Amino acid sequence: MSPFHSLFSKPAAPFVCASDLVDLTCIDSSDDDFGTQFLVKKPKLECDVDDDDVGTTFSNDCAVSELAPTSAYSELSATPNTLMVLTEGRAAASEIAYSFFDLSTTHCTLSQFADGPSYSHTIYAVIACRPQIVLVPRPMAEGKSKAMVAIRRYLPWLVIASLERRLFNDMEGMQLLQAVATPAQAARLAFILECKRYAYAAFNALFHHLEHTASLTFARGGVNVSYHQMEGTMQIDPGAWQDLGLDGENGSDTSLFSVINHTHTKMGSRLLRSSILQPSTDLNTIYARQSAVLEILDNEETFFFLSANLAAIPDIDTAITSLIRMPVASTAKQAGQAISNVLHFKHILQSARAIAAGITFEPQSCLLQETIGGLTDSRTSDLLAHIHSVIREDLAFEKSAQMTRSQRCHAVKGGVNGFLDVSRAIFDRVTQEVVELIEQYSNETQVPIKATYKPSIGYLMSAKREVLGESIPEEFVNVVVKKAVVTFSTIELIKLNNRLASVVTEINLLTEKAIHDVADVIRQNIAVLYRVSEAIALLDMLVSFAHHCTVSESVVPAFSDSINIVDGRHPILEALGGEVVPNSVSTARATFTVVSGPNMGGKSTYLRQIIYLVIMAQIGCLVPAKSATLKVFDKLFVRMSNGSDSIGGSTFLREMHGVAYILHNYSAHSLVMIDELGRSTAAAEGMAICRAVCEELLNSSATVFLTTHYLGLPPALGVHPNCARVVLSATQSEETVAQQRYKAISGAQAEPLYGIHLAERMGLPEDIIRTARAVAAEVGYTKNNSDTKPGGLK
Ligand SMILES: Nc1ncnc2c1ncn2[C@@H]1O[C@H](COP(=O)(O)OP(=O)(O)OP(=O)(O)O)[C@@H](O)[C@H]1O
Repeated sequence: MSPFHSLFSKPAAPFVCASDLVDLTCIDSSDDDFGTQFLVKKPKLECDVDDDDVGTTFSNDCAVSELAPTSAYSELSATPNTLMVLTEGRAAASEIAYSFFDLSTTHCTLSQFADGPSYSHTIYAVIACRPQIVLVPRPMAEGKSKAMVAIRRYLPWLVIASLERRLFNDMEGMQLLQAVATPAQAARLAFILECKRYAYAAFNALFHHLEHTASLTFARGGVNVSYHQMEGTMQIDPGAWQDLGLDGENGSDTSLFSVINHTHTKMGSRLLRSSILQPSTDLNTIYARQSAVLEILDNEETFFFLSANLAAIPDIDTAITSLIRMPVASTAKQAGQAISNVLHFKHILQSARAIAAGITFEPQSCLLQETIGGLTDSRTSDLLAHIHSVIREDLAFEKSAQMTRSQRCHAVKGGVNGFLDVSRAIFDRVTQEVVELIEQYSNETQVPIKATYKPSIGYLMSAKREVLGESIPEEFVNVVVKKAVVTFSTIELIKLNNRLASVVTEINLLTEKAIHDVADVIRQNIAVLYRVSEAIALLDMLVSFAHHCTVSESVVPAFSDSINIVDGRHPILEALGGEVVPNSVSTARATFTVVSGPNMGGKSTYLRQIIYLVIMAQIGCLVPAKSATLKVFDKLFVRMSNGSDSIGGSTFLREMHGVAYILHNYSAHSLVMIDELGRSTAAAEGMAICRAVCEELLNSSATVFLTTHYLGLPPALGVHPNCARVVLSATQSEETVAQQRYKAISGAQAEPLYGIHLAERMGLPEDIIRTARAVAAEVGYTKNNSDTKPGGLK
């Protein structure tokens, strides 16, 4: 669990000053680890802004302040080591800008956009980034900013702190960005951000905070900065994130991400996850990915080569982070890390070129051509040649601590530094003495003794307990018995370890001096490494899409202005094994579909299947169906009846909150999925609200699917020419329930009462079932007439 979990589980996070709240410092977690973490202190509560105060900016003051602590959306876990600076424009139009920074990958994203009165873009941006903490200008935090009210209302668990207004300086931000971004990015961003002064202001505040408050320093010209175009991606509403569990953030193996994730690298998996959370709305991007996947599938040899070899590529982004945040080496540990960085990049560049060489066909797809271009960029070979001018070419990549130490010691070619050569000879001799000493103990005790290595101690000896017996020789010290193995040392061995430690310190410092220039050249060419990283990420994701077609029969989706899926299959049910009943979907004649059917009939599954196929299609993946035509949606809204219940508050309030969010934000190009609306209040009221919401949505061009148990609702809505009806399992009789389940039938159908039948099968006592049937008959429900009751209620 994240050490900061407690901060995020607070029901409503207070506003606090960033300087009070955070010491964003870095702790190197281990010698060879690139991991760093933001240290976050517990917020001080004295800077709290009064909740009521915030609530009063809404016209329906009372309702809002009551609702504020119980949002419609429960807490989403934050991405570790991330920070977002958010600001808003002062003009009448709500202009929002943010700057988001991920310390693990040193990737900074900027965006600026105009938002509507409900601030859906802003909420979506915060949710998509899931920052550990959000920093805003103090007046925004303390005043009556409508954006803040919306954020606190929908995301009450978010940790928000304030920064001095003066830090949000766009001119300084512009200069800073030109200095810290890679030169190519700086040039591109100067063009994109020409009129986006708030994005510059957010960037300035972010970097000022990182470098001055958190005392992090970044190599100039080395930070990966990109601009996020809000318009290019589908907005997935907060309800969908939690109800669908799209990205498997809790390691769930029933998320869309885990089912279609066949990536081999960290970069590929990150790209896939972010693609699922932000599917593209750009048809060119989607088509480009589709043709690249098809080409990979057509070239089996390359497909198998890539599947087998991509895994060898380490996490390039964290390696870059370590390099550009590398302090001037002053300690042996830092010097050791610096050597490892250079060795890492040698390995990365070599592997990237090997991957490109393994693509044996001439790709027609522009995306594949670009990807290969990224891997074979002539600057990668120049960089490699530079590294090999100092580092031994034959050095392979090692992972074990012992081998890493030895590799660092032998990294630099002989003859580069005389002192280094002497120290290395000492290192080899003392290591040989360790081997001989352990052999000697083995001979003396007549027990097979093995050498083990621990980075913090050095060499130790170990033997099987049963072979060593109870009488451990007196000269063995630091004896530890763990299950069947005994580990120990001797004074002689400890002395050798000490000698090794001091000679390694010397070697690391000398080696670091020898490779210092090489590290500088790598840093100056960091843009090449970003390009390699992006190319590997994309290639890995495309190979993963191709892989998915080999485990699930899929088709290339086409796009038009309506959905037409023939025999689509639910990808997660399919991955779980067992039989999946394929179902077709069409919105060609009506954009509003009301889905009904018995309990356990497969209604929610039908909705989920559509959502998953839409997302898969918009990320460029093939979809599990016989044929599929989809529409590009700009927003996805989901309210599932079995969604997350982890937040407090009334079920009805949450439901209404979620539906209000949809009604305020949907557009003609949105996909709206609502499962059993109105279920959590009195039937008459629930039905009335549900129908009113449907009438509103029916008058729009949004694509809507709504499931319901209100038997009178489908016929009532059916009078609209824009409304289609689908019934799950409608044609089956009670006796054939098992055989015909889950089949979606289009058109008006009589719906027998399976609820009572199902209750009977679940073991409710006979007399209860008898009474239930009698009550149903009394209120007018019989097996075959339920459709005839307008409104479905007495
Ligand atoms: N197309 C399908 N193929 C195979 N199994 C399915 C299919 N649809 C549904 N199921 C199975 O039936 C179960 C119940 O489906 P689902 O929850 O979608 O029913 P429902 O109609 O929404 O039920 P309720 O109205 O009681 O909420 C699912 O968990 C799944 O295991």
